Amino acid sequence: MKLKFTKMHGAGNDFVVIDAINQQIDFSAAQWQALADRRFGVGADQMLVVEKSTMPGCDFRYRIFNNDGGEVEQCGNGARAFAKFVAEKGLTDRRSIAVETMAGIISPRLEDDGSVTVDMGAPVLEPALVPFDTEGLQGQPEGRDTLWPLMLELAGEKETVLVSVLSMGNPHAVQVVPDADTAPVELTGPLIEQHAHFPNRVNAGFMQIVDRRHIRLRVFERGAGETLACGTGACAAAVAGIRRGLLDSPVRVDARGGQLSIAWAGEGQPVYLTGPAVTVFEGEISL
Ligand SMILES: N[C@H](CCC[C@H](N)C(=O)O)C(=O)O
Repeated sequence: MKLKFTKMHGAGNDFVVIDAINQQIDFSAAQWQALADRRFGVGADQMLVVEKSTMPGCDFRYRIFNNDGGEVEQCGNGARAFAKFVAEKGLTDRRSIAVETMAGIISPRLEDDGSVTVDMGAPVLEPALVPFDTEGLQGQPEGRDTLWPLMLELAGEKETVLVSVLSMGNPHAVQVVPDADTAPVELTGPLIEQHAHFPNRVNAGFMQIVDRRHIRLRVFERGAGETLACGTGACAAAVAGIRRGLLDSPVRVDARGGQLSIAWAGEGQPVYLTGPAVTVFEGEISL
C-alpha cells in the first residue's frame, strides 16, 4: 500500500499530513503505532490525519499522533497546517472552517497575509480536569494563579520547580525561567513530562518573560521531545502569564522556529493563536 503525504511545518514544528478523505485508510491503533515507529517515513514531530467530520456544523475532523505513536487531543501549530492543507488540496473553498478534534471544535481562519488564526477554545484551568493530581501538593497562590511545586530528582539531587498547570485540550505545565536559551529543557523536560502528578503525562513549557507583551518559549512536548515551536504550549504560556499578572494580551511568543501571537481576553474566553503554516514537499510512504 502507498500512502501519499504532505510535509508541512508551523514555526518549525513539523508534520506529516495525510488526506484520509481521498485515501482509504482504516488503520488499527497498532498500524498507526507502526507508522509512528518509522517516524512516519520522513521524520516529523506529529502526524495529522484529515477526515470528514460527522458532527453537525463541522467540515472536517483531524486526528493528531505524536511521534511516539500516541493519539492526542489538540495541536495548535497543526491546526494552522491543517487549514492550509485543506485549502491547497481544494477540500474546501472556505477560509474559515469548523474542525472536530478529540478536544472539541476549533476554528482556523486563513488570513490574507498567508498566516492562520485559530480560535483554540477556552483554556481549562481546573487542575483535576487537566488532569493533574494535586494529592499531597500545597498550591502556592500567587496573583490569580496557583503555582504547583513539582519535586524532580536528577542524579540523586532533588529540586522543586513551580509550574502553572492548565489545558488547551492537551495538558501543559509552564514555568518562568530567567533565560530560555540556558533553561535545562533537555534535563528537566522529560522529568516533568512523565511526572507522577500527570496521569496522562504533560507538555513542559519554559517561558522567559522579555516584557509584558513578549516572551521567549521552549517546550519539551509530551510524546515528541523538544520541538522548534508548540502552538498549544504558546497558548498555555501566555494564559499562565496573563493569569499571574505578568503579561498583557496580545502576547508575542518567540519560539526557536518562529514567531506566534496569542490573544486571550480572560477566564472563560477563547484563546486565539496566530502564526505561519508552510508546505514543504509532497511524498509517498510504502507500507
Ligand atoms: N505534544 C502535544 C501534541 C502536539 C502539540 C503541539 N505540537 C502544538 O503545536 O500544540 C501533546 O502531546 O499534547
